[in-house]
Amino acid sequence: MEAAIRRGAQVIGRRYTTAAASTSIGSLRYSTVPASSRFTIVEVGPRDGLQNEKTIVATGDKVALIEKLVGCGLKNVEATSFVSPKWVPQMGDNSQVMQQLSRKNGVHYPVLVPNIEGLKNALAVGVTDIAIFAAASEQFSKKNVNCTIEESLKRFEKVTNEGVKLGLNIRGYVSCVLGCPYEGKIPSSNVIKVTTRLLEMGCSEISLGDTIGVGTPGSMSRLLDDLLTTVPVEKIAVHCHDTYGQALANVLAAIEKGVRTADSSVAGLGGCPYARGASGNLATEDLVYMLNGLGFNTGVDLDKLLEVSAWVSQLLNREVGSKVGRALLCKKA
Ligand SMILES: CC(C)(COP(=O)([O-])OP(=O)([O-])OC[C@H]1O[C@@H](n2cnc3c(N)ncnc32)[C@H](O)[C@@H]1OP(=O)([O-])[O-])[C@@H](O)C(=O)NCCC(=O)NCCSC(=O)C[C@@](C)(O)CC(=O)[O-]
Repeated sequence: MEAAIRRGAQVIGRRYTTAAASTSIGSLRYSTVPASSRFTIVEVGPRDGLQNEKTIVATGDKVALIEKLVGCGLKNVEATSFVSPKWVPQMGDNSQVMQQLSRKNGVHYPVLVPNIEGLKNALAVGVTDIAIFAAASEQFSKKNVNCTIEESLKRFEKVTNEGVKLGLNIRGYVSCVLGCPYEGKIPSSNVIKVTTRLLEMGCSEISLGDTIGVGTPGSMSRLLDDLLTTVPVEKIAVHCHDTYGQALANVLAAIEKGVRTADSSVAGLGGCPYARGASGNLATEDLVYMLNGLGFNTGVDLDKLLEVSAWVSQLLNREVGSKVGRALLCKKA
């Protein structure tokens, strides 16, 4: 069955990359997802979603958001980041968030860690899951972590050396995989190089960030075609921002290549403060709705998620950012 899905995916892959080859795709790819197929969602709302908010959100509200998301069945909720509070003031209460959180067994609460200082602070409050974040673009790396890609990798290596010794779960991000706000197009060779280095350091998974949402199913497919020649698909997740309305389509393109993990943010919150023009992430509600329709098992209760989406949107005094949220909440009202 999986082989059949992969064959179907290859057809789709060709179709996106060379429009002329758009022969019949048939119903293979959507109707053959086995009922029990797991799909992992990494909810990044409490970190990526909030880091860009200008007004500081109360620690208690951040904790409530994380706990509500876990209450929806999400098993991976990125909780905060242990970056410099001078760079991202919104994450300045990282230790308090982790201390106040009632952590549940079986749930992962990864946090971003940029350096050894961040790791020490995270370990002091019992963090067991960390994420390091490199980039495929030199300019973005300098803006985001104040050093070149190579320097950042050396810095991250110190973190992973410790992390591996301590048995932490370590995730890696690669930003700007489909385009950079400062450099434009990014060659897939850059992505492959950084991804490979992060895996060699001990990351269990690499999340490919379309940081400014410029990718399309075409560019996502081409990147994955290149990357998956050397990297096992099980190691890859996608993190798509929805700036150009392509995020859901890009995740679907990744699914067709065999990817089974995607990041998303409740209510479509998000954006990187050091990526000019970056707007919200793919909304978790939109992702869950699509995955349900494809027959994947996410373990997420969409009704509960809609309540959380409405709650956090009201808290931040903004409209629900997901299409599904707006449609279903409107229907309920
Ligand atoms: C990497 C640094 C720290 C370098 O920043 P720097 O200024 O070069 O660091 P430094 O080592 O020179 O330290 C300067 C000061 O910061 C302190 N400091 C240093 N490190 C820490 C720490 N960990 N925690 C707390 N404090 C810290 C350090 O102690 C010192 O304090 P001072 O002596 O001046 O009082 C900085 O650039 C930084 O924090 N960058 C993070 C930026 C960020 O969070 N960006 C958003 C996350 S990435 C993202 O959103 C993309 C992603 C992941 O979602 C995927 C995608 O969409 O593509």
